[in-house]
Amino acid sequence: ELPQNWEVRHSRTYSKDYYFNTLTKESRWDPPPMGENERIRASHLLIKHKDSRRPSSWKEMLTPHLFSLSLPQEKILRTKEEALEILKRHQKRIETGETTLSAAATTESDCSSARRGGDLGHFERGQMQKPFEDAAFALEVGQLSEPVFTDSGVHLILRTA
Ligand SMILES: N=C(N)NCCC[C@H](NC(=O)[C@@H]1CCC/C1=C\[C@H](COP(=O)(O)O)NC(=O)[C@@H](N)Cc1ccccc1)C(N)=O
Repeated sequence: ELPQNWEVRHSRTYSKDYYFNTLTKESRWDPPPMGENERIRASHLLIKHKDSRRPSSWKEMLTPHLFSLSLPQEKILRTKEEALEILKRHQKRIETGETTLSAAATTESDCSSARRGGDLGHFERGQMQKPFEDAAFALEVGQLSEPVFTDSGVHLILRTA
């Protein structure tokens, strides 16, 4: 069997079969590899911490600093353990149906995808950091991950396609 959108066609010129992708219009002589779920779509909720590779976020810039007269805090100061605790609280609320990953990501995620309810769009293997990729590709569509650690911080991932 062939990956999605691929079909076998016959070339009269060379009187032999070839493979054609009806979506990308790509054609090739050898069969396309049956990658495991080559392309998926997912949303995520990212909570960063002080050791994140980029310890700042749109949220930290907008958080009203009631007690400090200084400029909005640029650097995220929470520890990795605190970030995990925050994320586990969101995980529980999503799992009990109290909220959705999209709603939680919109207000809580430290990733700029927050503005799209955490949606990352479609991606293939090789694009995301390995722990994120491995977790996302292991999910069934509609399934929520356990907390996943990458250099960016701690993520909850929902596979959407
Ligand atoms: N859709 C893609 N192909 N975008 C490139 C992904 C690059 C990839 N990113 C990651 O692996 C993690 C997991 C998901 C998000 C993410 C990290 C960061 C946040 O962490 P930070 O970089 O501050 O450490 N968000 C992003 O990258 C954003 N562009 C995701 C995004 C935002 C808006 C719309 C679509 C996608 C990597 N190889 O670093």
